[in-house]
Amino acid sequence: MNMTRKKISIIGAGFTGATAAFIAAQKELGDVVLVDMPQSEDPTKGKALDIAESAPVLGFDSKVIGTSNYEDTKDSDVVIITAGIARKPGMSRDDLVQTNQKVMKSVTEQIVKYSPNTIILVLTNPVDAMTYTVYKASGFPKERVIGQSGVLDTARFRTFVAEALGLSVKDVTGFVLGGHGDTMVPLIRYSAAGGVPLEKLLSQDKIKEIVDRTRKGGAEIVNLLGNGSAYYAPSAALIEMTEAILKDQKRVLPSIAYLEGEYGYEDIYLGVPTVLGANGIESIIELDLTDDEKQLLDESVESVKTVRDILQ
Ligand SMILES: NC(=O)c1ccc[n+]([C@@H]2O[C@H](COP(=O)([O-])OP(=O)(O)OC[C@H]3O[C@@H](n4cnc5c(N)ncnc54)[C@H](O)[C@@H]3O)[C@@H](O)[C@H]2O)c1
Ligand SMILES: O=C(O)C[C@H](O)C(=O)O
Repeated sequence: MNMTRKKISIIGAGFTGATAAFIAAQKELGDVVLVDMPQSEDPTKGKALDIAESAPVLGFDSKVIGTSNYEDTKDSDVVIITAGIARKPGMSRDDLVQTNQKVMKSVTEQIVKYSPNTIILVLTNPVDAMTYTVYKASGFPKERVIGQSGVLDTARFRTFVAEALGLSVKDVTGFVLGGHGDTMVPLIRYSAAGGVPLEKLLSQDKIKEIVDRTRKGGAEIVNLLGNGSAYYAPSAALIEMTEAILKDQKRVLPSIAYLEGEYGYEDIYLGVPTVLGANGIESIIELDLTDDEKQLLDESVESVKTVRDILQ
């Protein structure tokens, strides 16, 4: 691989990992190393080769390889973790905690060994707790361990709002705070279409319906798919965050960040607005919240803490 180019390693070559590899390669963000377990090495190589063979048609120069050997991830600029199990209909994300916690510990050890200076992006669920696990297992500074939920949850919210208004998704903005679960907090006061506050454009009933659908957005896809969870939008979200870091864009995006007093919370990974750049999370933006919004965020924190507190 050409070492002057950026390198993105993706651990877990399932639905989200392979889709993220495809988007990252197409956007020429860097060369991509797709990693899975030794028993899945051939399918992993197959997915990487298939993506590589789309390059002449789509016109990109990124190299893509599949492997189970962590030496191939050496000196990655960004490592994305999607390894582990996904939920099935009837399960909550929190049901995955025992299995995925073990996976986080083992993959983090390998990531740190070969890329001690990298920035880690965690997708695996329950993602607030899994990001906390990776932070503790890596020994990395907090700004270099980041979880993905808010870009996806906000994208869902923006999709539903644009659909309700018959407007372009590009002109709808929003912010979803809190844990990646049914208690997430879409902030209506900070949401707009073409700069016009949402509350002027939609009835309270319609807004409530959109908030409920956003909160249950993951389960809606799980129920439709029947055997697995969402992967196109989650992968797009991961790659938006990866691009912000690799290109030092200073994007204002929601990330799962380690809080040390921000919003009044300590020792917890939670979805908040952040600035993403070359150093990872470069700052956390503290929005003014009303009493009602703060109460909703408190409830979300309680639910994230319940999972965090059973981590070993
Ligand atoms: N945070 C979010 O917004 C979000 C969104 C979508 C999915 N997810 C989560 O991401 C995870 C992956 O989802 P998916 O749809 O890609 O699942 P998937 O089952 O398609 O892929 C997971 C992959 O991880 C691999 N794996 C398991 N243990 C491993 C290990 N120790 N080392 C390397 N690879 C290992 C599996 O072999 C599999 O290929 C799930 O936990 C899911 O809930 C989170
Ligand atoms: O819902 C899931 O289990 C996967 C993911 O967290 C999602 O929101 O799509």
